[in-house]
Amino acid sequence: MTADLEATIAAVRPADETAMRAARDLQARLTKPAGSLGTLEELSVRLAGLAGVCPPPLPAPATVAVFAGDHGVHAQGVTPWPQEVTAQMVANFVAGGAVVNTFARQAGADVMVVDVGVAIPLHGGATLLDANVRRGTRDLSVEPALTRDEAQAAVEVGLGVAQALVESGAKCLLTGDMGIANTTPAAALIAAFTGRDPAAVTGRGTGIDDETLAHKTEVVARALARHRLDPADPLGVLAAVGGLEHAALTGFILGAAANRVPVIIDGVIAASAALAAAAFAPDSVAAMVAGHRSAEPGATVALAHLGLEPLLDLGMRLGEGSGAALALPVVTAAVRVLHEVATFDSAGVSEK
Ligand SMILES: O=C(O)c1ccc[n+]([C@@H]2O[C@H](COP(=O)([O-])O)[C@@H](O)[C@H]2O)c1
Ligand SMILES: Cc1cc2nc[nH]c2cc1C
Repeated sequence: MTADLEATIAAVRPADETAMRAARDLQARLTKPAGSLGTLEELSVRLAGLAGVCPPPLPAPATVAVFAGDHGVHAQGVTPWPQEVTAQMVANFVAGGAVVNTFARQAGADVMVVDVGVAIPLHGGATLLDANVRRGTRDLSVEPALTRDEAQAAVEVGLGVAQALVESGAKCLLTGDMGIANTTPAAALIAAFTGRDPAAVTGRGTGIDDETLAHKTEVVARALARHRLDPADPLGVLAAVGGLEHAALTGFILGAAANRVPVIIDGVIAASAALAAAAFAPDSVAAMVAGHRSAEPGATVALAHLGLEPLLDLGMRLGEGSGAALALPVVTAAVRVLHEVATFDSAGVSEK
C-alpha cells in the first residue's frame, strides 16, 4: 500500500460518543414528541458523531462525483448495452443532460465527472477530470480484472478527488458511477465480501431477461471460483473481480471518512465499494449514509452487511448518483432540525 492509502486508513476514526450524546439530548428537548422524526433522528445523531460536534455542519456545499469505467466482462454478454454508451453518457453528464444532472440541480449539488477507466478516449471539459488508469478492465471471468497496482491507482484517484473536494469546502460527498456492465463486478465484490451466493447478489442491472440473468449469475460464480478471494485483502479482491470505478469509489468513501465528511452512497456499485472501504477501515461506516435502496438485490445484501438502512426506497436502479442526489435534501433536513427547531424551554411549550 502507498503512503497515501495507509495514511487515509489510519485517519479513519470512530464516531465521537460525546457529540452523539449531545445530539440525542438535544433531540429530546426539541418541540416534537420524542422519536417522532423516526430515522432522521438517528441520522442526525450519527452525523454529529461523525463531525465530532453537535449540531454537525449542514451538508452544503455538496458534490456528486461520477466515476466512469469500462469492463472486460462486457464480452461475456452480461448486459444488453454496447460499451460505447459509457463514453456517450460521460459526454451527457458533462453537457448537463443526464438524470443525475437534473436531480443534482434540484438538490443544489454540483456534479463532477471522473474518467477513471473509460475504454474510449474522451475530450476533457470543465467538469471532466481525466484520471484514466487503463481503458477498461480485463475480463474478470477469465483473468484478474486489474493488477494490484492498477487497482491501487484507481483507489487513489478516488482518494484524491475526495481530498480535493473537501479542501475546496465540500461538506458532503455523493457517490456516482457510470460503466456499462458494472453491475457484474459489483455482484462479484458483494459475494466476495459478504460470503453470499452469486444467485443472491446478481440482478438484472439495466434490464435483462431470465436467460441472461442465469448466464450473468454463472459468470459471477465462475469468477468467484477462479480467483482465490480473501475479504481481508480488499485491494486483492478489487483487483481480481472489481472495476476501476468500484476501486475509485472505495478511495472516495475512505477519503470522506478520513475527513469526517458524510458520503451518501448511491446504488449497488457504490454499495459494493462501501464493502471494500469497510474492509480497509471498519470505522469508515460511520461516514456512510445509504441514500436509497436500489432494486438490484446485491445492494440490499451489501447495506444489510454494513448495518445501513436506506433513506429512500423508490424502486430506482439507474446509478449515476441519482439516488444519492435525491436523498441529499433528506440529509439536510435531518441536520437542519438540530440547528433550527426550538426547544420546549425556549418556545414555552409544555411537556407531557
Ligand atoms: O445504481 C444501481 O443500483 C444500478 C443498478 C443497475 C444499473 N445501474 C447502472 O447501469 C449500468 C450498469 O448496468 P449493466 O446492466 O450494464 O451491468 C451502469 O452504468 C450503472 O450505473 C446502476
Ligand atoms: C442510457 C443509460 C444511462 C445510464 N446511466 C447510468 N447507467 C446507465 C446505463 C444506460 C444504458
